[in-house]
Amino acid sequence: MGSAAGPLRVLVDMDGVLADFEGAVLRGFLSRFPGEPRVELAERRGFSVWEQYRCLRRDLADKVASIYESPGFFLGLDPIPGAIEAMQEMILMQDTEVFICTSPLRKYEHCILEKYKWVEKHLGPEFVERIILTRDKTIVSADLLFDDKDTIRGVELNPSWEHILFTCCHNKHIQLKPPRRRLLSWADDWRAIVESKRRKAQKLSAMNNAADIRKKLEV
Ligand SMILES: Nc1ncnc2c1ncn2[C@H]1C[C@H](O)[C@@H](COP(=O)(O)O)O1
Ligand SMILES: [Mg+2]
Repeated sequence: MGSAAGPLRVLVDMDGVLADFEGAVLRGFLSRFPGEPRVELAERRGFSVWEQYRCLRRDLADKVASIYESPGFFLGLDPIPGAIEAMQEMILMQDTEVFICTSPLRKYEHCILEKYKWVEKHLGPEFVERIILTRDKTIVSADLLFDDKDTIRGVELNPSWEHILFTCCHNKHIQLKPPRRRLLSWADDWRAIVESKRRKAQKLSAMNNAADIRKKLEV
């Protein structure tokens, strides 16, 4: 939607929002390294699971990375409760464009193909058309981004979207400064967030149109 009135564009992240990355990491770690210390989901702090395991013990970082770099990891992720139903409803909303915006791992061998397969398996081919794969989400133009990463940085210092922090084990302790908003889960009122953003964008567009008309009349 941006400055001109048009459909509201919504980006939805994958890991931690649609697909349960954290649950699968812990289960995989437990089964492959049963004797090693681990970080329970209730103890997770900070986006990077690699960093927290490294703090626990240096060599555990590579061990935990070996879980999510394994073939089959991304395809085997469970959907986050309510995510599939929310996406299916969102894509049918009038004047709304929905895209999945996800970052591949640097070690992308299995991750990229499996993300596509996951979307096809759980959401169907129409959503495969809607995948945006990028290491920099700030350059993607949209109105909203639902994402579990607390801080999203990139080359664009003022991204067009409003970041709605999706609650995940690693970010639930973070106190957001107003006007930042959270979605606690897909059972929370995501529709109200979408509609409030739509109203705001429509208001902004009407104000811009009025300013344009005033400028033309002044000439
Ligand atoms: N919590 C995480 N720790 C480490 N790596 C993660 C975490 N969540 C996702 N990832 C990986 C998997 C993805 O390939 C990229 C970025 O994910 P995104 O959800 O698009 O920010 O990092
Ligand atoms: Mg994520």
